[in-house]
Amino acid sequence: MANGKIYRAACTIAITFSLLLSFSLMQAQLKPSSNIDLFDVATEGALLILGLSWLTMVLQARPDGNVTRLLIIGLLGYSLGCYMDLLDEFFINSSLPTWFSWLEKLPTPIGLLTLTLGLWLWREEQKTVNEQLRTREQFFRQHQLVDRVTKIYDCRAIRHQLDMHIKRDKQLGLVMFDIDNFNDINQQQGFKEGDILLTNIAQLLSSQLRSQDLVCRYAGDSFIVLLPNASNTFTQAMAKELKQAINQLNCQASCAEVHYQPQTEQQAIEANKLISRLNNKMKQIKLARPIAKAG
Ligand SMILES: Nc1nc2c(ncn2[C@@H]2O[C@H](COP(=O)(O)OP(=O)(O)OP(=O)(O)O)[C@@H](O)[C@H]2O)c(=O)[nH]1
Repeated sequence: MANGKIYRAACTIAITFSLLLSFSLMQAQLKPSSNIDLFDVATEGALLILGLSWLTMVLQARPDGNVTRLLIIGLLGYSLGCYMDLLDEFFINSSLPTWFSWLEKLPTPIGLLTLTLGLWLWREEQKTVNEQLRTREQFFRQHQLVDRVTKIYDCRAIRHQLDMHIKRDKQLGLVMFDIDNFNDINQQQGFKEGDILLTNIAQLLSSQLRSQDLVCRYAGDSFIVLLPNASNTFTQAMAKELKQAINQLNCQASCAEVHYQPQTEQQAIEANKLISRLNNKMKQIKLARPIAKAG
């Protein structure tokens, strides 16, 4: 999600470099077509396409951060090297500017070195995330803090996790979703369909979160998402995005969020108090809804 900015920056850099390169080669002499080695063109073209596809995959799969930036710089360097290699297949070497043959040698090794550093840090980061997930999973399964219908965590799990994060004195965001008129859905489509909708919402929310976030079914038709280390702006953006995602399941949800910043609180807060703030906000939002139907 946070990759939008990086994606735009990466595309701008790549396009600018490619245009500058292509432009500076306008004075160079093209090889006669009989001298172009098609096999070299195909292999170097394939390497360029592979580099760009890895770049796209990284941008889609990774959250914003230093490791992602290293991977992007590495892959951009590698792709630029491949592009220059490909270009020089079409031009007579002696007509190319001298800087080109110098510059041509640089992007690939620098790119590959940066990529290697990025991959190494990614491995370290993944080890930590896996360890955290394993510990959390074990705790919840052992204590059976899992909701029977949706198979995600229940409200006791989120309280436990929330308490842990509050103790660490880190900011966090809490977002609550409450399905609108869920009673009507149960009445019109049956309780079983209602269960399926709850499960789909649970899966949808789980799939949209970062690895450190947690979603639980809080009560009948309401869910809470815990976003550790999240700023207020990030919490609001996530809330908006998840609400839109729920709308795609053909139902509406009311959404309330609270942000916890330890430094701004008068005294340490408990998980229950934070959840009750969230509940109160949700009640106000529900009360402020326009009356949809009459009679
Ligand atoms: N299918 C299904 N329904 C449930 C479950 N638990 C609670 N419910 C239903 O969820 C509904 C919650 O109703 P309300 O709290 O009035 O919520 P609502 O109809 O969404 O009304 P608003 O929140 O004001 O829009 C009730 O009809 C409960 O029977 C469950 O596990 N499965």
